[in-house]
Amino acid sequence: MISATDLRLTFGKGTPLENPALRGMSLTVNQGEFVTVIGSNGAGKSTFLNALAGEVLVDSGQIIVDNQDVTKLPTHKRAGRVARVFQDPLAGTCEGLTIEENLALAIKRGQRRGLTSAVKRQYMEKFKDSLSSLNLGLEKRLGDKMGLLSGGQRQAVSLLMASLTPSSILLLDEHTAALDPKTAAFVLELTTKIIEEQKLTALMVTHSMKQALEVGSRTVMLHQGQVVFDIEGKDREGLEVKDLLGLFEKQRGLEVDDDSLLLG
Ligand SMILES: Nc1ncnc2c1ncn2[C@@H]1O[C@H](COP(=O)(O)OP(=O)(O)OP(=O)(O)O)[C@@H](O)[C@H]1O
Repeated sequence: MISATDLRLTFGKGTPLENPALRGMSLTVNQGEFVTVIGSNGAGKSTFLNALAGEVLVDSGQIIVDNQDVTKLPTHKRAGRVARVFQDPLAGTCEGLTIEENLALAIKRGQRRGLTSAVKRQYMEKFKDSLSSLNLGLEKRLGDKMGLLSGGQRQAVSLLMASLTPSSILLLDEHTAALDPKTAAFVLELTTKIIEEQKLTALMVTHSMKQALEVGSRTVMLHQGQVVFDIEGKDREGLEVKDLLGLFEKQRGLEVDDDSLLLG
């Protein structure tokens, strides 16, 4: 469960470049909920995810993850609770390490101790099983360097890495945006499968309103560092991109000026 209350964060405070990125951002996401997050450029989507992950600390407000106040905790102290997949397929994995080594690092996320050889053998089986489920033949390539994989294969492995250990929340930051349409569709399908099977609590930022409505059970739109609408259940069923646009314009009296939201 995530509970973010009245988050405020200004970059470059007191300088000519002062930029209030979060301006009273509040959102509660229940256990097992899959929320898609949209908003035009600069709306504060990545900053919100960074705040949840501890990459940036908010100026004020409170972040609770599974009943623990993590507001002031740095990233490494949240690592056991927060898993993340980034837009750049290179960002979530170490290209110089093998697939196996990357998976081993992921399974140790948030733990201090090393793995004994018995545990390593046990994990090898788990890695092979998980990789087989991707149907990409990667279970036969455990010794290959991550850098040899395509962007889609890497994102698939990143998703596996993010879900190998039970974390409280999964944050997906436009994780299909750098992929070609076919690969993006595959990674999105895999995302939905992993989230549903493992009943993960997930937030997925996307630039595509269409994608935001296709997956998950709830969609929130950010604008100027706040939630401008939050839609789920019957209100969300059957909604189309034009309806979302209408909602946004009604709420803010503004037109969406970010083409990628409409075209994506
Ligand atoms: N590290 C930083 N230093 C200064 N300003 C920042 C920093 N990170 C983000 N910003 C600014 O904060 C605002 C929100 O940025 P953010 O990246 O969260 O938006 P976004 O909704 O993710 O946009 P996009 O869709 O373009 O990725 C923007 O005006 C951005 O320029």
